[in-house]
Amino acid sequence: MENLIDIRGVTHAYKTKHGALPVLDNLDIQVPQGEFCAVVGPSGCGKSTLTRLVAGLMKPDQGEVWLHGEKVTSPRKTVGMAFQNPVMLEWRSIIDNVILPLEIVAPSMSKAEKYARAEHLLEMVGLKGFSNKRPSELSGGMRQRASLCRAIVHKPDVLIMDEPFGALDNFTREDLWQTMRDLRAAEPFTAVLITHDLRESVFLGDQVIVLSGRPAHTQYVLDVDLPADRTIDILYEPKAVDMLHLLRDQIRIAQGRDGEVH
Ligand SMILES: Nc1ncnc2c1ncn2[C@@H]1O[C@H](COP(=O)(O)OP(=O)(O)OP(=O)(O)O)[C@@H](O)[C@H]1O
Repeated sequence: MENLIDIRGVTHAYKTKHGALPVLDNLDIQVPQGEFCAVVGPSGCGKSTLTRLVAGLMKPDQGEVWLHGEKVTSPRKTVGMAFQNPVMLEWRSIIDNVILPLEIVAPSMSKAEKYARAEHLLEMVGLKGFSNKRPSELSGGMRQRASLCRAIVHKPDVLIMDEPFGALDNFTREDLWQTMRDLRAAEPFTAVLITHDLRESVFLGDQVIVLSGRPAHTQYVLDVDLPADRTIDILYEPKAVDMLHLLRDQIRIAQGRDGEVH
């Protein structure tokens, strides 16, 4: 299978007033077309920096980022992004927020077509009937659902998510995981998900990449060999529990606390 995302030997340091801060060190990540890649790692190891590089918002000091066989050298329109705190324009209705990427990527598409596409997605994520509400009229979970619709409305090559469910309570978060699973089945996309939640990484990922402490390299790659139509219950089954233990151990190593008693 073609690697839709190919990160080769990426090394990057931020220039700060105290000197260079090395953040990524010879990082390699490959994500085949249609796969969901979850990235976990210690706090501050460089996960968000990685998303900026994939989206073309920054250039690495060394190494290359390739998307769909093209070297990323500038911001890409064919990337969808979702963050922990979705930025929604309060003066626009939910549906007008969702169609924003289409206004940029598909200016010739008729308004009726844009609305039809957005309505379809909003219905899929359980927001039928909320299209004309303002963002502040929705709960945090509902706004995040709308933000996921906005991130994929233009059928991006790759969906990049940085802790999108991080601010939600546990039950809402699990609901959103299932929504994400269903969206993916209906609208296949390639995804990179940054998360601090190991259960989330196993539930959603085809592979989980554990980054080392800063400067980050790929420390471990877990192949999540579970069925695509997994339910939350699977997280309590021995195979998934073993994966969670293994990831926990890897995070401990990444934090430099191998062998410590907790
Ligand atoms: N624009 C910047 N200029 C200077 N330093 C930066 C910049 N952006 C991030 N950093 C620093 O680089 C390091 C990595 O940041 P990054 O946000 O990529 O890590 P992260 O793994 O996403 O963190 P967290 O897990 O806490 O969300 C941090 O020490 C951060 O303070």
